[in-house]
Amino acid sequence: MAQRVPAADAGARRTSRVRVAVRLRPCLDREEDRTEGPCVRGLDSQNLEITNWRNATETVKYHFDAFHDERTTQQGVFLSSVKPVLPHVLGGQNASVFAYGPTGAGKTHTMLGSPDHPGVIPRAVREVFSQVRTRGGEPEGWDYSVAMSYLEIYNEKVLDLLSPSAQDLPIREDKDHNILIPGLTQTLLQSFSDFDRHFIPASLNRTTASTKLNQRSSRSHAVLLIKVVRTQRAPPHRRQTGKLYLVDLAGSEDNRRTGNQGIRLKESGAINLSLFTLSKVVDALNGGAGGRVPYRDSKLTRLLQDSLGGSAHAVMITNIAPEYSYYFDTFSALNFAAKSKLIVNKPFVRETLTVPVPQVKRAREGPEAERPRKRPKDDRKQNTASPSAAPHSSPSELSVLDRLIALEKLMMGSQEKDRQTMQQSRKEIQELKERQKEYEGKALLMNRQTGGGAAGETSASNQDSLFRNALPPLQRKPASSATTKPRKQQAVVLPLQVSQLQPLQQQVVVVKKTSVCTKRKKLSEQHEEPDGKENAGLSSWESHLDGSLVERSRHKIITVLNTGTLKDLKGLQQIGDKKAKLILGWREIHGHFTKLEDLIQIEGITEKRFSSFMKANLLSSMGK
Ligand SMILES: Nc1ncnc2c1ncn2[C@@H]1O[C@H](COP(=O)(O)OP(=O)(O)OP(=O)(O)O)[C@@H](O)[C@H]1O
Repeated sequence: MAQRVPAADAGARRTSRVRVAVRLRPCLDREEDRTEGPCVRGLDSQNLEITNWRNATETVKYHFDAFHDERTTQQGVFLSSVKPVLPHVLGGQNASVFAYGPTGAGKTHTMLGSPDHPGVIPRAVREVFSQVRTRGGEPEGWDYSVAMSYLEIYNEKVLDLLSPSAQDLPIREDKDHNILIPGLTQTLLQSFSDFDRHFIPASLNRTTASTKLNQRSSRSHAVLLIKVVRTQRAPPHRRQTGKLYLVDLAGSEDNRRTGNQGIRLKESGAINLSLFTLSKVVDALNGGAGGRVPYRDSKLTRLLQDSLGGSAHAVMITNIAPEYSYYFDTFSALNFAAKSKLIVNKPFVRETLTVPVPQVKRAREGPEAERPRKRPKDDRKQNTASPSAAPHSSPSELSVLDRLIALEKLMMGSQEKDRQTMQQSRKEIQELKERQKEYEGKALLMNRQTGGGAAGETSASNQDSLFRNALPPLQRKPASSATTKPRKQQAVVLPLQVSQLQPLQQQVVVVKKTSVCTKRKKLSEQHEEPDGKENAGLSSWESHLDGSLVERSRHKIITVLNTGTLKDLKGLQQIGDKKAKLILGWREIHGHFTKLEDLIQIEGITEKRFSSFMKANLLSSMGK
């Protein structure tokens, strides 16, 4: 019977942290990207910094297991981040390497590469064969066999890339918590050239398409599974199975930028949803034991269950791009990578004894386990076993996807609706202006009565000297023509607050006045309070109001934003039907608004509009 044996190479340490590497790709050949300079840069082989959009005078520093700058070769990435995990696979443990990051940031380049610059996948497989040859030659050793499977997760369907068909394969878990895909083709390999022969045509089966951001954008998550089974030549003929997952994730997408519509938009909804679930899984794992980890909420996380907080040695290569147009995606990807670093896996060896071989139902190990249409009993049981384990394609999951897609469509097609409601809106705006004047008058009166003073000056950070580095400040140069604005964030990971980042060894670095994100800079300079608390949207008029009243009103507004229904949201000043829906959509993707200023991340809410929104709503809620 299959059993778990503590990993011999783990020693006293039975856990393995997810190793996180970040790879920065070179600037692509667009004129304005080149002239603007990068928004992120490496400091050394483990540290990097990115300009902070919340305060343009600062940069945020990150520390990872490895940082590969734009000059790092494919060989360099492989040797430092991937090769070290391969011996575990030959020793019967699971390992996974996955490339994460926004669309166009270089995931496929890293994993697959090109004939001239082969990536992690061909290099890893070649290395597996090389190690098998070396170890297989040892006289008292083991016999090895290597097999491959290759699949993609496209629109939440698991599709076999070695035997393409439209059949959505099920994902199962056996009683030893091995993740299995019954029906998935498994091809035995004798050599690397054997692998090449099967892999190259299968890669062409992967779903790709041209988007505005990437001519050959991966529309699916591709998972290559290399299974190494080794059997001891001498008694007791132990047999161990190690699996290596090599995963090229589809990129998180902002559809206002990709220009996706129709089928591309639907694909994008599925991609973003699965990456959002990945983010939730990471959050749940970081939250400690006890809480439910939502592995089953997407096929991707179900498949990676072994690799995240499970039994594998995992390496995540986060790909990022240097251009300002990628700024928010880069920031999100770095924050996601930083929290993934905290996950601890528990590797073990999967071992069976091959002698004696009883004629009983064998554990679902080895090639037999994944034969087509043999549905293991445990799997059937598993679907009903735990009440907390939701069936995979639950209606709620589908409705979330539908809602996401509908919201994205709404964003794309909102212009028509706008035209229809324009007259109505004009009338409302007029009424609002009058009401606002009235409230401003009230506020001035209150100010005279309370004798309120002016807002304090911006405080200087005492961290300046602590984190100053020798490099010149990260500076955005003016772009030659149409400057690329950092996109508003729509990626799946909510940026952490700077204060949250610090325990992760990330520090805010104050650099000398930079000209990056000029719009943001104006905002932060204008609104930063003496205690350093961000307070975008506050104007001098607000500082004249009673502080506790303001605080209470802000609390009321954020409560409506976080818990309000569509109707409640529309009850806020300056929030119409479209914005209310966008707010609901944002909540769906990102969770709660941690502060009112997060509203700037909503489509169409500029800093100016936010400021006017705050004015109208603060005064309105005080007037009630
Ligand atoms: N390190 C690098 N050196 C040179 N070119 C690179 C590098 N990384 C990426 N590129 C180029 O950038 C472009 C986009 O890269 P790639 O297709 O790998 O992105 P991706 O993250 O896989 O995108 P998607 O999620 O849309 O599939 C490609 O033309 C690729 O060749």
